[in-house]
Amino acid sequence: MSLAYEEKPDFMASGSVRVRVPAKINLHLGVGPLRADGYHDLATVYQAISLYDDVHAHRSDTLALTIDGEGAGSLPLDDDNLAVRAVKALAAHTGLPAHARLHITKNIPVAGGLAGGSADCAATLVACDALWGTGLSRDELATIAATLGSDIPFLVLGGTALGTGRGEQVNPVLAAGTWHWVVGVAAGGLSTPAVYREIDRLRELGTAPDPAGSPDPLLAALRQPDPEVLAAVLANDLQAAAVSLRPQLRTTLHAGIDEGALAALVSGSGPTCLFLARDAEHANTLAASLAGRGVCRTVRTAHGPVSGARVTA
Ligand SMILES: C[C@](O)(CO)[C@H](O)COP(=O)(O)OP(=O)(O)OC[C@H]1O[C@@H](n2ccc(N)nc2=O)[C@H](O)[C@@H]1O
Ligand SMILES: Nc1ncnc2c1ncn2[C@@H]1O[C@H](COP(=O)(O)OP(=O)(O)OP(=O)(O)O)[C@@H](O)[C@H]1O
Repeated sequence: MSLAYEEKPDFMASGSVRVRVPAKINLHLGVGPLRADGYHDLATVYQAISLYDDVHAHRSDTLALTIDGEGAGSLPLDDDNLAVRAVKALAAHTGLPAHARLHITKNIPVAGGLAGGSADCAATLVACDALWGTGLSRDELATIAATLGSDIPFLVLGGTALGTGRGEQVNPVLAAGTWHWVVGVAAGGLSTPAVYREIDRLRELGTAPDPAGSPDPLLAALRQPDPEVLAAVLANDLQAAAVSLRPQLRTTLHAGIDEGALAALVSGSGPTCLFLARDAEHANTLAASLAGRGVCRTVRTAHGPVSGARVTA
């Protein structure tokens, strides 16, 4: 990934920084065999969509975290929280003390396959970089991000990008327009390692569908404006595993197609389901019909691509 260094204003004077960070979806998620290090090689196409968490970082002489919003009560506030790990990793990298008071407002569903924890981690790296005046480039932040989780470098970058390696090597790709999504959030989450274990198990049994293969057709579909063309090439190798662990997802996916979605697929490791709409108006009517079917805990609309973690104030 190569991005130009961005000049940042001096936030040390005001004493606080706000960062807005999007959720991610995978338009193509090709999963290779299990590697010796416990990860899988991926060929994935990420897109950042307009569901956001906000991280507000204040100067402090200790490290403290509070969270409100969707699913806040279920989240750890200690070193298990990826935002706390981000503060410590940036401090270790720069030699500065790991001091910040963080407040996260969650809007991205937890454990939904939308990378909400990764998003908060990316946002905290960007926020503390600005708050402490460390002035690291996006590339340097992405390198630290890769040590904390596979999806995190993409959330620093945003937009639409090809992810390789275990997903941590990201390169921007061209997307011709804006795509409109309906996001069907399920009750409860799915564990990402459990979903990867399940695809390995299904493959060993010989019952997994054919692998998604090359992302090239998807990359070509992104360079033209017709959503029907994109709909035909969306693919997720983890979908069979998520459906195997949560069979109700099959009903949710079928309900979306019945209601007129151009395509339906599981988001990342699930259980959130994504439905592609023709345009913003179609997304609103599709969301209303799906909500009426009662197959999701909540239904939201979103568009993509949008920027990665960005300072807003
Ligand atoms: C499902 C996706 O969201 C698709 O983008 C990601 O692959 C998951 O990325 P993530 O949540 O950042 O995952 P990490 O925190 O790096 O890894 C969590 C666990 O997921 C599994 N994992 C993750 C990434 C990968 N390429 N292969 C894996 O097998 C491993 O069991 C790993 O221990
Ligand atoms: N700031 C955070 N927000 C959400 N989850 C967090 C956070 N920090 C740590 N976690 C832990 O990470 C787990 C997965 O949460 P997350 O919302 O990132 O899942 P996900 O969307 O399925 O992720 P991915 O798509 O990257 O696999 C949660 O169960 C939670 O305990």
